[in-house]
Amino acid sequence: MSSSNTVVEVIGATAAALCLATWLWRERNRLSFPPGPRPIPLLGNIADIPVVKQWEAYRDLGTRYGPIVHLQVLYRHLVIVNDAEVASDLCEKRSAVYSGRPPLPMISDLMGWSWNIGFMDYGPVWKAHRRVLQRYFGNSISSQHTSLLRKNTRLFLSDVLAVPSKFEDYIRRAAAANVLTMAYGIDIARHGDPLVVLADKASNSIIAAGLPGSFAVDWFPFLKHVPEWFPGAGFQRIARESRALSSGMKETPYTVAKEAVREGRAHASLVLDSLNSSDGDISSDDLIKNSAGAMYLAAVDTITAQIMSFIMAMLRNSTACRKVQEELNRAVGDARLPEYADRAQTPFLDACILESCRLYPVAPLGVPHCTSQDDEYRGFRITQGTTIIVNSWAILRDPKRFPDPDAFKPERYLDANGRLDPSAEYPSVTMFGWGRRICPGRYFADSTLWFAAAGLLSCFDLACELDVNGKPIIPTEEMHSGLVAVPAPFSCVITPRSEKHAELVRTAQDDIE
Ligand code: HEM
Repeated sequence: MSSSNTVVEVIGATAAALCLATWLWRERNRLSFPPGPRPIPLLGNIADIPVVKQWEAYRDLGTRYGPIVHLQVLYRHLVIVNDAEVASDLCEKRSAVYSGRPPLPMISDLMGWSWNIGFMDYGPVWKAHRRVLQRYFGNSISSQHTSLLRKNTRLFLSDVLAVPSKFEDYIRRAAAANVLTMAYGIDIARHGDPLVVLADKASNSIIAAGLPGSFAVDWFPFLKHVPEWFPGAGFQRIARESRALSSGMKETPYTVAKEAVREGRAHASLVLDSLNSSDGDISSDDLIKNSAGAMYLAAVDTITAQIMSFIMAMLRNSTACRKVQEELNRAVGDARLPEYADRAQTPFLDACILESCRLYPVAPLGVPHCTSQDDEYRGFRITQGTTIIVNSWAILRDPKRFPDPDAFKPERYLDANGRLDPSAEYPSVTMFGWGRRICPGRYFADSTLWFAAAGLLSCFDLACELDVNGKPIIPTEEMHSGLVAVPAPFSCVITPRSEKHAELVRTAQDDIE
C-alpha cells in the first residue's frame, strides 16, 4: 500500500471521528431538561423555590410535572426527585456521578463548616473522612454502643421522672452524651456541660442559617467578598459568629480527648480508636478531628427531632400507644427496665417507630447531592453541577408504596403473626439518604430510637395536656422547616405508670455500668 493511500485513510478516519463526535455532541445537547415550570428570563425559577414546607411544595411540583422535575435558578440547575425508583437509579446505581454536594458558599466558605464531611464534595478528601467513620460505625450496632445507649437512657428516664415537663431537654442531653462519648470518650456533666453548650451553640448557628439557598450569597457567590459594614451584608456578621463556633466545636473537644489519651485515661471512642490505628490514612490528626466533630452536628438534632416525632405520634394515636405498653408488659414486665435483647419481642413498638419515621422524617429532603459530570436519564439531560434534591417525605407518602399514606398504620410492617415482615417496605430505605453518602450513623440512630421509646413507654404514661374545657390538646402534625425538620412545639403530660415503675427508674442509676 502506498504512503499516499495511508494519508488519505488517516484523514478519512479523522474526519469520520470528528463527524461522529459532532453528531454525538449535537444529540446530547438536543436532549431536553426534565419537565418543570417555565423559567422567567435571567432569574429562572427563583419564584418556584419554596421557603417553607419545601417537601410539600416539591411534591406538588411532582404531581404536575412527574417524578423528576427540573428548575433553574440563575446559572444553577436543580432536579427534584419525588420517586424512590428514580432516586435509586440516580443516587445508587449511578453513584459515581451523583455523590457530590453542591457548593455551599454561606455554610462552607463563610461560616467555616467546610471541614464537615456532610458538606464536602465527593472526592479523595471526602473518601478519607468517610473511611474513618465507616471503620468506626461498621455495618451493625456494636455491644459497646448498646451499653452506652443503655446507660444514657437510664439517666434520661431518671431526669424525666424528676422534671417531666423538660422531656425535650433530656432527650437532647442524652443524644449529646451519646455522641460526645462515642466521638471523644468524654463523659459529660449531667447539666450545663460546657462542651454541650458550645456544640449546641455551634449547631444552632448552622440550623438558624436554614436550608442551603436561604441566603442570597448561595445564589450570588460574588457576595462573599462584600464587607460586613456594607449595607445589607448582615449575613457576614452571622457568618463570622458561626465561624468562631465552628472552629471551637472542632478544636475544643478534640483537645480534651487527646489530653485524656496522653494521660492514659481515655475511654473507647472514635478518637482513641483512630489514633491507635496502624493505618496511617486514618490516624491523621485532621481526619480524626473533623470526623469526630461532624458527628455532633449530624446526630444530636436528628435524633432529638425523631424521638420527639415518635412522642407526637404516640399522643396522636393513643390506641397504638397502649398496645405498645401491653407488648412491653409481656416482654419486659415491671420488675426491670428494657434491655436491648428485648427488642426481638417488641415488633409492634418497632412498627410504631417505623411509622413515625415514615410520616415525620426529620430530613424530609435528605441532604442535596450534586452531579460530577453530564448525564442522560430517561431521555433527559442532567448537566454537571446539577443539585439533586430527593424528596424523602414525598417518597414516604407515595400511595403506591404505602397505601393510605397519611394514616398511622404500624400494621403495614407486620406479618400475619404480628412479627416484623422482612418483605415490607421500610422507611429506612430513604430516610437515611442514598448511595455512597448514606448516613453512616444509621444503625446507631435506629437503636437509639428503640432504647428511648422502649424506656419511656415501659415506665411512663404519655397523655395530651387538657385545655380549659378539659379536652385533650392533640399535637398537630406540623413540622418546622430547616436543615432538620422538627415537630412544632407540643406539650405532653408524662407520669410514671405505677409507683413500682417510678422506683425502678430511681434505682436504675445504681445499675449503670
Ligand atoms: C434519626 C437520625 C438520623 C437521620 C434521619 C439521619 C439522616 C441522614 C441523611 C438523610 C443524611 C444524608 C445522606 C445523603 O446525602 O444521601 C445523613 C448523613 C450523615 N449522617 Fe445521619 N442521620 C441520623 C443520625 C445520625 C447519627 C446518629 C450519626 C452519627 C453519630 C450520623 C452521621 C451522619 C454523617 C457523618 C453524615 C454525612 C455523610 C456524608 O456526607 O458522607 N447521622 N444522615
